[in-house]
Amino acid sequence: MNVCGIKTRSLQRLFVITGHTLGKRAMASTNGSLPNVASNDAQSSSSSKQSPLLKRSYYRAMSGQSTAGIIVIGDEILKGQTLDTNSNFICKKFFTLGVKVQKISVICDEVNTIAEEVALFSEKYTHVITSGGIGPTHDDMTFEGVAKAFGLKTEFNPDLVQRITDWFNTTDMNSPEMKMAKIPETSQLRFGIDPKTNKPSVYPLVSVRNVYMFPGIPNLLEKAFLMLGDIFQNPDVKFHTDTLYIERDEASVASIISAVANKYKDDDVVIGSYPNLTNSYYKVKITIESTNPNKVQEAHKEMMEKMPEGSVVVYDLDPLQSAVQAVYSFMENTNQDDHFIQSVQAAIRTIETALEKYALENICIGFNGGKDCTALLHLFYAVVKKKYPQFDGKLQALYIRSRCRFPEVEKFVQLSRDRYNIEMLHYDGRIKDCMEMMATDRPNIKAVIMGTRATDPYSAHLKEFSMTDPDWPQVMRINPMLHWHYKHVWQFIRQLSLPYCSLYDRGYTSLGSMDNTHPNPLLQYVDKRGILTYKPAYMLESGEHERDGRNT
Ligand SMILES: Cc1cc2nc3c(=O)[nH]c(=O)nc-3n(C[C@H](O)[C@H](O)[C@H](O)COP(=O)(O)OP(=O)(O)OC[C@H]3O[C@@H](n4cnc5c(N)ncnc54)[C@H](O)[C@@H]3O)c2cc1C
Ligand SMILES: NC(=O)C1=CN([C@@H]2O[C@H](COP(=O)(O)OP(=O)(O)OC[C@H]3O[C@@H](n4cnc5c(N)ncnc54)[C@H](O)[C@@H]3O)[C@@H](O)[C@H]2O)C=CC1
Ligand SMILES: [Co+2]
Ligand SMILES: [K+]
Ligand SMILES: [Mg+2]
Repeated sequence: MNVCGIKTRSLQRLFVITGHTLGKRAMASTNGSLPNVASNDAQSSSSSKQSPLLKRSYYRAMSGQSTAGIIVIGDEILKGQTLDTNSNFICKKFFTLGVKVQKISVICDEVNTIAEEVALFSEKYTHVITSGGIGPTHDDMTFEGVAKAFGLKTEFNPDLVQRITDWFNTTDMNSPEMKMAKIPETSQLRFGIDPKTNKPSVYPLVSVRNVYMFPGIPNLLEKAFLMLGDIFQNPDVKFHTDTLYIERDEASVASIISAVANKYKDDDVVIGSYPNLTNSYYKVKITIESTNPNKVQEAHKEMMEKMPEGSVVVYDLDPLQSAVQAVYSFMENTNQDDHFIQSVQAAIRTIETALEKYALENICIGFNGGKDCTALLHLFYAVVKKKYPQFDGKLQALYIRSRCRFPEVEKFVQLSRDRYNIEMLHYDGRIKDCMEMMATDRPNIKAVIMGTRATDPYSAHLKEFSMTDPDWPQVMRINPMLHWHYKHVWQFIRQLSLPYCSLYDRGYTSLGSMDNTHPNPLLQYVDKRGILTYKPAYMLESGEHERDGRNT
């Protein structure tokens, strides 16, 4: 077999398929490139030593597939000082563009290392993305490294020089800024359309051959990719994915997953299995992916049928996205006898009334990470989104931190704040004292929406709208969940796949201070290893015993 011939032909095909217009120069011999680095030259002696593994990616590329490799450049990432988020961003984008990312490499700020990796990646993948190292400092050497990979020189690009002159107000060719204009010869400058100005971007993306050099600053990289990402679009391929969530240990369903994966592997269906030890809803996520949507459907159906009864759970990965639709679907249910439906409808109406009486800036939600206000926050969010679809400001929440709080609660409050885009008003101390402080520095807050239920201590007399007691700072307490039962709260949370504080999965059914709150003894059991364990809070049969784990 003529290895050399195959390589040459497939390489040419590769560049034709992916629309690369390689000039004579780019295809010409790459004198001066690193030793042991394969070049694009058909006559190059290295091609006869080509590993058979390398050939496979050319074949894939030939069959309409477009591949990519990402090189993340930066010492700070290898030292753990910066978490690489850029490769994740690009992987997600490439997936939607029909491009298969085959490798991510993280390397240091070193010219030869960059050159070697770029040369290798450029051979193997349709597109190569580099991230970082294109700034003005001594440790930014991506342009140099990429040039070296191809045996090219770096040179001042007149267009870039002009732009940097204008931007940084300098004509000094030795200035740090000007370094950013010294790029590999034969580079292309690509200008996207800036969505903000509707004009071509001021700063271009530099590319040479199939290598695209992105900045490391995540904002800049993302902006450049959003403007220019379309150049990578593979029109021949669209990936279709289906996801199944399984409520069983991975090992117990592994043989089923493998059987289906095996059956469909020749149909270009790729199946992945991803266990999760902390999710409240599922233990294994199974992804089924193919370029053929019918095959995805077929494999999905087969997987469903083979799984043990009741093991496949309905799980919404992004309940905020569907919040309005999911919450308002309760309003369409006309079952008068279903106490749960009635309770949810009443809560929605109370919040709607609250939004008629109070402007958003006069209202906040009392949020302490508990289950009641977790359900309530979602309801509040959905009703606000429904009433003000254009609103993209922050909802206000009041969080009064108890003396001795669970770190799990603290973490959940923070996650909720970010998830729901909340402005969190924090206070430390006794509730009444904190309310007084709030009255002073937030006089705009006239009403607090609360997750209080009539069965909570001293709450039987409350109405949907009750002013605070006379000896308290005066605000309107709004209680949309007054007539919810314990089990309704869980039914709502679980039905909508809402994230909740992890303590509830460990047997806590009501959360107070860390020094006086314990898991609920009614949920206790001894597991098969003989260890005392607790069932999750939503398994508690009767709400009467909700506070059995609390000393106060
Ligand atoms: C805004 C507000 C006004 C109050 N007004 C009065 C009053 O007029 N008279 C009176 O006797 N008592 C009042 N209280 C105290 C209240 O009655 C309860 O004692 C207190 O909420 C603790 O209730 P719980 O242990 O049942 O906790 P939960 O069941 O967790 O509390 C019920 C709801 O209150 C809100 N909430 C509770 N604790 C906090 C917190 N630390 N930070 C933010 N929100 C929280 C949440 O929305 C929660 O869902 C008020 C409390 C709050 C937060
Ligand atoms: N305006 C523009 O569009 C451009 C501006 N520049 C200039 O260049 C300089 C930055 O060049 P860079 O190549 O970005 O320098 P760089 O490689 O030094 O990275 C800059 C920052 O981004 C972070 N970063 C790098 N890689 C990351 C990753 N994979 N994930 C998450 N964070 C990461 C780094 O920790 C560092 O703080 C700046 O001075 C900027 O103004 C450069 C190119 C384009
Ligand atoms: Co409560
Ligand atoms: K730098
Ligand atoms: Mg760097």
